[in-house]
Amino acid sequence: MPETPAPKSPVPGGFDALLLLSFGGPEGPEDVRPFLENVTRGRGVPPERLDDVAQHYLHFGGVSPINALNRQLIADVEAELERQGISLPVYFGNRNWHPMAEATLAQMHADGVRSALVFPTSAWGGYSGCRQYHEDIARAREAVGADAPDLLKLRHFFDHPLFIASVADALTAAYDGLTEQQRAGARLVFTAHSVPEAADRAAGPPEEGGHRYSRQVAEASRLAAEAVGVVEHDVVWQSRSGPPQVPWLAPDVVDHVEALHAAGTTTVVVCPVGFVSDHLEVVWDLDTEAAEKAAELGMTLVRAGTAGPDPRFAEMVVELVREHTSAAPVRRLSDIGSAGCTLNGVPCAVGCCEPTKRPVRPAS
Ligand SMILES: CC1=C(CCC(=O)O)c2cc3nc(cc4[nH]c(cc5[nH]c(cc1n2)c(C)c5CCC(=O)O)c(CCC(=O)O)c4C)C(CCC(=O)O)=C3C
Ligand SMILES: [Fe+2]
Repeated sequence: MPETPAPKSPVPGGFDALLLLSFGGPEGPEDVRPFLENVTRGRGVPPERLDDVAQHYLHFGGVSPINALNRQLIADVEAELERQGISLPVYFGNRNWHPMAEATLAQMHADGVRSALVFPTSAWGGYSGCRQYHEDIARAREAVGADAPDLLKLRHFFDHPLFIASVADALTAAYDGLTEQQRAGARLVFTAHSVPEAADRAAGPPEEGGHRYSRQVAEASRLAAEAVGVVEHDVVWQSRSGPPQVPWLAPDVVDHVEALHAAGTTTVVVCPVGFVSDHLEVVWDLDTEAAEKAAELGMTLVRAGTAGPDPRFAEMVVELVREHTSAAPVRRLSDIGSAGCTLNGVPCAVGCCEPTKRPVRPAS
């Protein structure tokens, strides 16, 4: 009797695919509403905020750049795998828009994939940055059924030397666009996605004391600033949603630009360290809102690129893979808690990054 065929492209360590798992974004005006409903289901985001955000997407023709950027990242990772002689097919799945993780995992199963590594496009711990991706993994496996492929999520990469190098390269390019005089007085400002303060308090295993997300963001910012020889910098937040009475991480980047102006700063370099690619929250909140505020105040604002397109970022993804396939050393630049690596959507630790209670909207 013929044996079961070996999985396609087996690699040492037994993984036969890599899944890039991301957020997803609309690809046309008619996608915008259903996409936003997927994102905010059960999360207590007020409808007024959704109307606002829908306008941001419609301003760009209803197309978020995120899916195209992820497809480019996949092409870069495929090229890097090939360069290193590693044969591993790469799949693409999302939480909130097509290709949805459930459909991709069904395809992987049909292709004979038995176990895969998962690269999430978030460097961070926390509910939104880590645990929700575990939930996506568990949901996709449940949808596929009993013999769904095993999925091992790769770890947080906020302090990986190749991530920091990619952020630093983008910063150097931004500084290169300034005159010497502008450079001398420029304030370096890092931004990441705001989350409710309660979510940040719940980030990490309880014994660590919380705030794993904001501490990782601060540490990645410090490392990137250090890599370009700038000591003074700020860490601020962007893209908050939720009802105004719920506290979120602050200050907001636009408010911060105003505060810097009031303090006499004339030039700002903004680095979206919190995001892997120039997706909608970057091009709207930074390139539109923060840029307009700076222009109104007569300030110079340059926005650094994101880490994703840097060749060293794809190299990092492959190195994270090799931690599991060829015992590559786990390279890190900090000792802040890093986790995220579990099988089949199991949380990183008991009580780690528990979802916090969402405000329920009163019936009207
Ligand atoms: C920590 C974090 C990351 C970084 C980690 C990671 O990258 O995963 C991130 C990424 C992203 N967030 C994105 C878009 C949105 N986030 C929203 C809402 C929310 N994000 C939150 C947090 C985060 N978000 C939270 C706590 C909410 C409130 C609702 C909830 O508790 O879930 C909403 C709803 C409308 C609004 O209120 O803005 C949208 C449309 C896009 C895609 C952009 C595109 O389409 O190009 C990306 C990459
Ligand atoms: Fe978000």
